[in-house]
Amino acid sequence: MSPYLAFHSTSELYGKMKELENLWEKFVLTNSPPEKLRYLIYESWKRCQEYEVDPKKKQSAISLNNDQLLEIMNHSRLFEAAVQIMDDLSKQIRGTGYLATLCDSEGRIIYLDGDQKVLKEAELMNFLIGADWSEKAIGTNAIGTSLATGHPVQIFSAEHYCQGCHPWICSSAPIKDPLTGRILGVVDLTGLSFEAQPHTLGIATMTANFIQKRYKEISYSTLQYLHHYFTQVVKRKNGEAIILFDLSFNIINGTEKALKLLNIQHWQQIGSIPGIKQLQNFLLNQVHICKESYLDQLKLHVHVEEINIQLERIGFLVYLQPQQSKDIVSSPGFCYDSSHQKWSEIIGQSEKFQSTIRKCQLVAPTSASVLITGESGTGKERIARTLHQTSLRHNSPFLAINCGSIPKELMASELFGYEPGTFTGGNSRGKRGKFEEANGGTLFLDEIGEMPLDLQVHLLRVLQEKEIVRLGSSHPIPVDVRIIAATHQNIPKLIQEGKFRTDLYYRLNVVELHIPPLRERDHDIILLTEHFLKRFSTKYNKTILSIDTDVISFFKTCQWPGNIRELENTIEHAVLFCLTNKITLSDLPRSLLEKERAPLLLQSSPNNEEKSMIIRYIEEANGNLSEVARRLNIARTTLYRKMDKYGISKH
Ligand SMILES: Nc1ncnc2c1ncn2[C@@H]1O[C@H](COP(=O)(O)OP(=O)(O)OP(=O)(O)O)[C@@H](O)[C@H]1O
Repeated sequence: MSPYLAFHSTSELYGKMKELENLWEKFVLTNSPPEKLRYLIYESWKRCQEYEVDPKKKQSAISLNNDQLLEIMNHSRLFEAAVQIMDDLSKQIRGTGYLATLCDSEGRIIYLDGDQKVLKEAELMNFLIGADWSEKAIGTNAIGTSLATGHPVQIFSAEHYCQGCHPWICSSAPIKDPLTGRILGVVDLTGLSFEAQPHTLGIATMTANFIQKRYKEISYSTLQYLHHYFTQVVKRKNGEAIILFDLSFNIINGTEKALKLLNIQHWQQIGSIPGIKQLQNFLLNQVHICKESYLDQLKLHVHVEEINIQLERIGFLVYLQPQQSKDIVSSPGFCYDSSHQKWSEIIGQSEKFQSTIRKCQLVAPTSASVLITGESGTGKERIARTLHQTSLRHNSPFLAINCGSIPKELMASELFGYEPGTFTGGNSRGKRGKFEEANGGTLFLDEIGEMPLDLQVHLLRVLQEKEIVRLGSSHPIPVDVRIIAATHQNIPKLIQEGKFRTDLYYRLNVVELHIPPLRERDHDIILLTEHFLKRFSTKYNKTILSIDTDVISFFKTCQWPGNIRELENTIEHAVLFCLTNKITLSDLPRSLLEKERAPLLLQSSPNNEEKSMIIRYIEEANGNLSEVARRLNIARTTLYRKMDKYGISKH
């Protein structure tokens, strides 16, 4: 028996195939140890027997569904490090009759490229993306055997344990985490046996080395960040049972309390806990829709917080609790997602709005500062509240402060508080500011564009240092507050005008969420109308069953400068004044009808009527064309165009 990892000659390939076929048959039929078989192959065959793999098997099984594959492609660091290198490798081997694959640490194919003709043939044995090529799934093969041994290996023809793979030769090299030595996955090159080349294994090994190097570069900085993040959290949540996972579900760190709960002495022992796989599966499959679960094998309730850098997920914090809280149903693996429900209460299906909501859901669990932009009444505060309610801070306060409505002189003391005796007439015991009151929670700074410049400097300091100093004191107080700011103004323009600090803008605008105005959310107008109709019918105890189609058409043409708030008020008014069970145009507030009437009339008027209406308006406004355009609710340029068309002069 020879210990070689690869074939060293391409001569006599057919003879070698025949010889191996005989050895395989003898082993499968009589179980006798085959002479002349490479030792590592014999070891692997024995493992396959233990796993009770069927030697007559023709195909492997697909074990990753599309969602799981997408999850891996979007979030696996191995995939991130490897994809460019694998693309290059695929280009290099084009036309050589080979396929290039990347597999994860369980032998599942997550990248596959190469000759189309060969691909078609390989499909017969399910050599496909998502398929499981571990030894347990499909016997001795380069992917599975290199994972099992931790070495590069070439498997030729009937060295494969399963008959379906006998026409093939495959060469694989493991990719190891340079920091921990753990196997992350495998690079593989597969072709038909009569195309066998010993140097294919060299190419696979070199490719694996490149990927390892790239992986190291990426993971080192991420790891540092994860450790730093963990230390910060543990400082705040002293005494809690917390485990830190990286994106590949490896445990990076954990608290003493977590060790105790899991009943182990060192983190190296974690792999021996049966329930840990259940937790890792939960992280892989559920976590994007559900943050809480009761894991029956661990007998623990877990709460998961994702760790992100600029919306990119890099790890997880898992909080363990020995008993599930009362409001969680105790069936095993039960998963509830109040956050999902909270977001579904926000009405709006238009694509623009939904894309904002998707961004919200990603950013909610993080502590990143958020700047919400959008016209008045579009729902900025509503979104800010939901961001808070669906964050880990939801048990701590959400405080809103409108920077536009507080007198400038009072704003500093409102935000930062003051010591006793600072102001004549102030509270003799001093006062906590909003930052202290919101500690652990979220502070919503509405109309941030109205904040005076001198206060902007203080706010920036608080965001940077994470501590405040009360007025009249020099003693800093640490605060942990997430800031969500909102504005209807154009902040870059304010910066140009010298009214807003650039550095504060960048601090606040880690994530910008823009809420589109109602007039750009055509279908949402109907959804919101129905929603408010239900709400106010219940509130005023009325049985209003429907709304006239004229009203809906009218709503769709309205400009809604006050957005959702204006629509909400309109429906409330209509419900109050409606005397039948159907809302019609006559139930709407007159102010709205008048404001929107002019352009509507213009749209529906025959030319003559439109012409005389414009003349009448010009006369009434004494030739003030800006006033005419405003009253007709059309742009001035449109008015000029129409005057030109009808030959109307200003006089
Ligand atoms: N998507 C939505 N679904 C249901 N109701 C909504 C939605 N968005 C906003 N609202 C409701 O519309 C009203 C206005 O929302 P909100 O106060 O959040 O707007 P805003 O943008 O903060 O306004 P402003 O700029 O004037 O401060 C509130 O009553 C809110 O509950």
